[in-house]
Parts: sequence; C-alpha cells; structure tokens
Amino acid sequence: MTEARSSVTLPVLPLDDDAVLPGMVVPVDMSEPEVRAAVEAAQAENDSESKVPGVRSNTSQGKPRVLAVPRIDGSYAGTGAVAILEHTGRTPDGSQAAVLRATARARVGSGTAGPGTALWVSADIHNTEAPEGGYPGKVHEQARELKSLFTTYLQKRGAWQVLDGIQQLDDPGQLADRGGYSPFLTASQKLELLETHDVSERLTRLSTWIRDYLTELDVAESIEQDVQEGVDKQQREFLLRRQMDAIRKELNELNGTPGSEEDDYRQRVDNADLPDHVRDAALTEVDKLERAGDSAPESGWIRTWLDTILAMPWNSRTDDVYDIPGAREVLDADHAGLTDVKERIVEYLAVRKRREEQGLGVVGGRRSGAVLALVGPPGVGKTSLGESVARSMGRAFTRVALGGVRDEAEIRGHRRTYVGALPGRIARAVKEAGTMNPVVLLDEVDKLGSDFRGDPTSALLEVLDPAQNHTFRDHYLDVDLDLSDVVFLATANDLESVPAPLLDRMELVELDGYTEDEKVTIAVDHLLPRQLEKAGLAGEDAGISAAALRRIATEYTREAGVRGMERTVARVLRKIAASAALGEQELPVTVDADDLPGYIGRPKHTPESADRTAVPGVATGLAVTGTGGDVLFVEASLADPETGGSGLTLTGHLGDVMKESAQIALSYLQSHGAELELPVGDLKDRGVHLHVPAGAIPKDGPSAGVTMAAALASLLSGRRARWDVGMTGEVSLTGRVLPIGGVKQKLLAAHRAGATTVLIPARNEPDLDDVPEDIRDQLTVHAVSDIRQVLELALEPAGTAEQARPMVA
Ligand SMILES: Nc1ncnc2c1ncn2[C@@H]1O[C@H](COP(=O)(O)OP(=O)(O)OP(=O)(O)O)[C@@H](O)[C@H]1O
Repeated sequence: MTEARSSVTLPVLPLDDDAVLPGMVVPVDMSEPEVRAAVEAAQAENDSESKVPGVRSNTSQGKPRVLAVPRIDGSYAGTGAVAILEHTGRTPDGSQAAVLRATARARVGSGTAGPGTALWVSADIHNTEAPEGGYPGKVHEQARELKSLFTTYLQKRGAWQVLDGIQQLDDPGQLADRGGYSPFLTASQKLELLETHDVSERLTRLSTWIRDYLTELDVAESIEQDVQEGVDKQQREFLLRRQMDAIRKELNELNGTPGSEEDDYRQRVDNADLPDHVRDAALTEVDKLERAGDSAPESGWIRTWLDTILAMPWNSRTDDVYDIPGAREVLDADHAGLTDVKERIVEYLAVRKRREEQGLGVVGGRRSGAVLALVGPPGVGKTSLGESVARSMGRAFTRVALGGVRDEAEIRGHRRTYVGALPGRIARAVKEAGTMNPVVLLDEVDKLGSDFRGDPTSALLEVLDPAQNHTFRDHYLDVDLDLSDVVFLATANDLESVPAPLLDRMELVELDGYTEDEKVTIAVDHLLPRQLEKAGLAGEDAGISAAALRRIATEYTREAGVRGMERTVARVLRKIAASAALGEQELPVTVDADDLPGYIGRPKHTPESADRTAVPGVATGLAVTGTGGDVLFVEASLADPETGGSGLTLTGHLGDVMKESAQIALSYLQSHGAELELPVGDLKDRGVHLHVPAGAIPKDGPSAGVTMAAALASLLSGRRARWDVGMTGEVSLTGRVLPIGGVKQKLLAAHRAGATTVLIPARNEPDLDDVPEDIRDQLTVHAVSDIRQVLELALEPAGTAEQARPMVA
C-alpha cells in the first residue's frame, strides 16, 4: 500500500456525532453557524485563490474544500475527511444545505488564521492507493465476504440500487469506506473506520459489525414472525367461530329451533323444571355467556356449570312408600338374622311415617338423631342394609365413600373458577340418584380426615343439620340445594374414630358380627344363591353342605362379617364350573367339609399345635379391632439380672392408653405382691418386658389391663395361664376390674377361637343380653370385679403338670 501525503490548510466543518468517509457524498445542514462559517470561508477562499495563488492549496478542480471533522460528544476527533463542497442550495423545506463529497482521510493539525469566522487548521492528507501489484489475496477474500454481507443486508432492506453500486466496487479500501453509509453504525464506529488506515483491518471490523447486526435482525424477525403467527391464529379462530355460529344458526333455523347457543340454553332452562332461584341464576349465567363470547376463557366453565345445573334433579321426587310391614319384609328378604338391627330400622321408619302424617317434618329439630349410623366390622352388611332401607322406602339409593376424604371441597365442591372444578360429593350423589329425596349412605364416616385444606366434618355437619340443610350451598353450584328430603345413613367400622360432633348427630345401630350358625344361615339363604348365579350355575347343579360352610367360616375365614366367606364360596363354585367345563367332573356336585381342601387348598386357621400359653407369662385377652372381635395374647418376661435393663419395656405398637394399662397392672402387682403371694422382689432389680403380638398392628384401649396383670402374675408365680380362658377388662390401681366395651364382639371372637371360659367385668354383665343365646350356652362367663378373682380363675394351680393343650389360635 502506498500513502501519498500532502499538507493543506482548510476550514473545519464540524460533523456532530457523525463521520464521513472517503467516497461518501453527504448533505450537511447549513443552519448550524459553524457549518455555515466553514462553508462560507471555503467559498470565500476559493474565490480569492486566484488572487493569492499558491498561498493555500485548498481547492480542488476549482471547487472549495473543507475538512469535515467528526465531533463526538462535543470533542473534535483527531482525524477528518477532506471534502469537496459540491454545491449549496435550499432543501424542499427551505433550509440551506451544502453537499459534500469526501475524498481523503486527513489528520487534523494545528489551528491557523484564515478568512471568516471559521476555524482553520492545517491537515495532513493520507491518500491511500492500492499497493503496487495489488492487494494480497487475503484482503480480496475479506472484501468478497464483506460484499456478501452487504448483499444480504441490502437485500433485506430492498435497496437494490445501492446493492448494484456495491457490486461494481472493486477496490477493497473503497468498499470498506462504503460502510459509512450504514445507518446502524454508531458515530464512534464510523470514526473508527475513518481512523483505520489499514484496509484489511477496516474490512474485518466492518464485517464483524454487519454480521452482528444481521444476527440481531434475524432474532427480531423471528420474534415478529411469532407474534404475527399468533395474531393470524387468533384471526383465523375468530373467523372460524363466526362461520360456525352462522352454520349453527342456519341448522337451527332448518330444524325449526331458534338461533344461538345462548338461545338454546335459555330454552333448556325454561323447559327444565327449576326452582325460581336456580332459574334466575341460570339465566344470569346465560347472559354472561352471551356477553363473554365464544372464545372467552370463562365461556367454557359457564357452559359446564349450566350443563351441571340442568342435569340436577331439582324438582324430581319419588313417592315414599312407608309401608312398615312391607319394609320389614324387604329387610327380611335381603338379610338373614340381624333381628335387633331390623327392629331399629323399622322403628326409625315408623317414626318418620308418623311425623310426616302429622305434618311435623321428618325429624324433630336439631340433634334429634336424624341420621341412622350402622356401626360394625367390615362385611356385616352395613352397606347392603342401607340399600334395603332405600328399597323398603321406595327411594333411590346412592353411596358416598368418605374414606380418606380430607378436603372440605370434596364435600362442598370447588369454586367453579378452579380449573377442573366439580360439585362436591353430596351434590354429585343427588345428581346420580336422579331425585331430590334419595337415601344417601355416607360410607366410612370414621375414615374422614382433616388437614390444611379444611375440615370435611364441618361441611358434613351442615349437610346433616335439619336446621341448615334445606339451603345447603355447594361451592360449585353456588345456589341453594335443598337436602332436607334426603335420608342420610352412615356407616363406620370404629366408633372411636368418628368425629365427636358427627357422632352427636347420629342414632347408632351396632352390628357386632355373626356367630358361626348365623354365618351358615346367611350363606345358605343369601351368599350361595347369589354366587351360584354369578358362576352361571343352577341351584340343582352345585351345592355346598352346611358342614362345609361351617368349616369355611371357622377354618378358611376367621372374620366378624361374611365378606371373606362369600369370596370363598365364590371360589369353590368357580372351581366347580371350571372342572365341569373341562370334563373333569359331572354335575351336579355337592361339596362337603372334607372336599374343601381339594377345591381351595388347606385351611388357613387351624388350631395351633404349639400352645401359645404353654409357658408361664402368656395370657389370652379379648379385643375389638377394626375388623371385629379378636383374641390377643399378652406375653411377659423378666430381663436377665446380669445383662438386662430395669423398668418396663413395652412392645407391639401399643397406644398411650394401653401403655398406661401396663404400668397400672405392674404397679398393682408390685404393691400387692405379698398378699397375692407373688415374688415381686424380682421386679425391683430386673426389667419387665411386655409384648403384644402381632407387633405390626396398632393396638390401644384400656381393656387389656386384666390380661396384662394375668400375664405378669403368671410369670412371677410360675403358674401357667389357662389356655381355654379369654379375658377382658380395665384394671385400676386398687385392683378393681372396670367395665369395657364390645362385649358381644369379644365373646364371639372367644367362641371362634375355641375358648370355653370368658372373664368379663361385673359391670358389663347386662351386655350379655346382646350375645346370641347359643354362644352364651357354649361359654362359661364369669363376671369379675377384682383382679384377684381373675388370677384365681385364669391361672392354673401351682405345679400343674404339662398336658396336651390343643387350641387357641
Ligand atoms: N345378614 C346378612 N344377610 C345377607 N347377606 C349379608 C348379611 N350380612 C352381610 N351380607 C352380605 O355380605 C356382603 C358384605 O356386606 P356389606 O358390603 O354390606 O358389608 P359392610 O358392613 O358394608 O362392609 P364394609 O364396612 O367393609 O363396607 C354383602 O354381599 C352382603 O349382602
């Protein structure tokens, strides 16, 4: 590259926040005094030049020249461009302008005097020419790349003429200087180009800037495109909806039905037999739907709400039968046994009937026990009794499962603005029943929970309260729902877990489980016929003998109810059906007790061979669990005096009350050891361990107190507990035996397990009336009031020889 340098003196034309590069032709506004001064000074000098030839070489081909110097943020740059003043004139808006054509870079030198008010400076001109033999290949390569970037940029702007000019430029230096026209370059960038003499460097910088700018442009374009596509989609959707409306309208007109979806809803609301307040609310929502328009987000949930409201059976009712003898017949037909329970239900129906006839309303005010609660272990027929009640009253029946419900909104519904909102379970039950006066069974009220999402119990209380439930508000429906005609029944396995306020509102009917005889009767009368039908067998094809059914009850299922028994009967019948189909057996088949293992394998509950109470320190208690009555063993042992700790260790997942019972039993024995002739001195130095298998099942309650005392006394005395004695009762610190609950279930369990003697608290004696007579006849029941009586009856005399102890499972 060769640089021809020459020095000139020129008036300075300031370019505020701008720069011109050689080759550029630009207009400048002369209303700026310094610009005007520079232009006028240059013109004056040009005019006088002929008079003072050679003084200043500041013209070019007879045209005045200036030094256009960038002034960035008020400071002059050290480099400017020598520019020929092509001409001056007025712009269309009337202001004066001059057109400059920059020709060369020049370094600004020192100031000097000159005509006019302009600032004159000396300037070193750098005339850059192509090196001899041309630029190196790399520079051409860079120029080609810059050209292609220019092309992309100018094509985007549609500046085809400028593009032509660029394409024809062969000189890499000139090409780089054309960047001065790029509007996206800042004044500093343009100045940088002006100051950079090296062509290759100039090309690199400009290429980088253009590339960056193109990238920005691409991003901006893609954003704009996304926005545009969104807008297009909305417009398309809007148009399609308009078309759809038109089509719907036309179809409706063809079918003779009136216009829009809203009209359709209005007509459905009018035709539906709705109470006034519901109709008003529905019509308000239809108006809202109309105003919102089809595409509004809320129109979806308004439609769902309207559909739900229209599907509710607002004014539909079934006529009550209230035929009391008929009701009794229905109950008898559906369920064997349960005499007391059936009586209670019949009483309940009779009272309802009388109150209704006398116009008193079906229930006698608050806390009148409006809800009949069926309480008992699983599979005793609580749910099916509920169905029978509905059948005997001629009402529809629905069941609301409350097990695990912890959220108030499950009962009362979610507000409809929630995504996926639904009515609560009560409103849904009414909808499902299809009438406003169904029998609704609230199943498993004892499994209700509560947490941070609110307390479902309080919502349920409102549902059950006759003073409030005629205006029950479901959050979703948001209109009053009259529940006063609904008959609510409830079921629970365990009364202790039913929330107290709910319990307060309930009239309890306890179902304690069945004796073996009752189970056989139920199986013969109900389970067997039903399962025969399910297995596709006729009554004469297959049968299970009473002895086999009894064996199923005792050895294959050990439960308070009959659900397991029903399942086992079903299994036997399925085997019969399968073997008949395979040609292995000819029908009819009757299954006897001995045949059972061939069908359903070996029994699960055989009498235990190793007697649980064979060693001192184990006593048999009776308990009620969630699955009915059961026998429960309490084991006691003393820790090794050398290695064992001291104090009382309790294991077997015991609740607080049960732990306290253990403490009381131990304290009692410690303080009364002498009179009981027990070597309680051992207890001082040795730790006592009480364990209640099965360890994984939680147990609680005070009724194991006597059993714990008996186990400890057995351990200390070395007298074994009698294997055929089951006991229950709370023990006090003074050794009194206090009453407990669940006598009937406990006696049934003792009988199932094969015990012959049962010890119960004396104050529980009246409860024996509830125990079926056949069970009472087979058991020797002792009503005891003092722990000494328990020890007397439960422990074998000292020194009793080891003997065969056949039972206790
Ligand atoms: N006394 C009975 N007479 C005839 N069938 C009975 C009797 N008791 C129970 N059943 C039958 O036993 C089965 C189980 O009863 P159901 O489902 O009503 O028990 P549940 O007490 O409601 O149990 P859960 O507490 O587990 O809900 C049903 O098929 C029912 O018809």
